Amino acid sequence: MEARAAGPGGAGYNEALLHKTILVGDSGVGKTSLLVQFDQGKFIPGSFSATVGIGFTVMLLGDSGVGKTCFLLQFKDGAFLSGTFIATVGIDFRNKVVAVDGVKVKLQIWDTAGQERFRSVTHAYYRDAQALLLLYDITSKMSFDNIRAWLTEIHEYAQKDVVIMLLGNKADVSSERAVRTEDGASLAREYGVPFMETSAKTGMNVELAFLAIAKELKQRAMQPPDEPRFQIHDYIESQKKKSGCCAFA
Ligand SMILES: Nc1nc2c(ncn2[C@@H]2O[C@H](COP(=O)(O)OP(=O)(O)OP(=O)(O)O)[C@@H](O)[C@H]2O)c(=O)[nH]1
Repeated sequence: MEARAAGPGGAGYNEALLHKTILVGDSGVGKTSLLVQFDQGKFIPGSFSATVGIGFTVMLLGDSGVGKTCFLLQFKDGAFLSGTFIATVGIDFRNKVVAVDGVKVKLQIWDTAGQERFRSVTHAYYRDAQALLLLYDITSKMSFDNIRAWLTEIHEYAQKDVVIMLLGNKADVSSERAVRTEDGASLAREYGVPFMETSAKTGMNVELAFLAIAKELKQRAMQPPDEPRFQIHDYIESQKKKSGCCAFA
């Protein structure tokens, strides 16, 4: 198994010499601080978010091959990684700062391996995540059928109030569609989570997914109690409608 071209910082190394180190341990032991030290060369007391306004950890979950890594790279670099599919090994991470209503929100995004054999590694990270993007591939019925098992796992390992969003990726491949948009929407309704179809290839709804998560997390952290709550479902629906090309159920 080859490791994907990713360490903190991303490209610029010889893939043949790439080694991956996976940090495993209880919540709070310092896994994230260690990575931040490695990535930025400094220790940030309190939390990794101290450098900018606020910061959150978002995790990408879903079967192997649904497009998690491509989804992250599209958001981070605006590029699509086509061609050979190299499965992620263990966990990888990228940071991106987004502006939400004038406040900088740093998202630390964990890209997890979808393959079953890495499952025990990814379990160790669930509790550190404030938000989970759960992806299936609209051309793979199996990846959709497995969403219920993913949600069971999430309920077992993640924080109780974690923000979850269901995403039907590869929406650009309509000729091979195996999961109807209504079925994705109805499963999401059943679990009370927001839903949209996305494409890591064209970038459709990729930024919207992260932005909606950032807005929800920011409002939870900073919103004065007397102000009306941000409604993530309404926000997504209104934004989806705005982009004529990408409106889904
Ligand atoms: N057409 C199309 N292809 C995609 C899209 N997203 C990913 N792919 C392709 O799907 C394959 C798998 O993508 P990855 O991003 O590596 O999948 P993953 O979910 O990270 O897989 P694991 O790392 O094994 O968990 C690659 O060949 C991608 O080029 C998309 O939105 N549209």
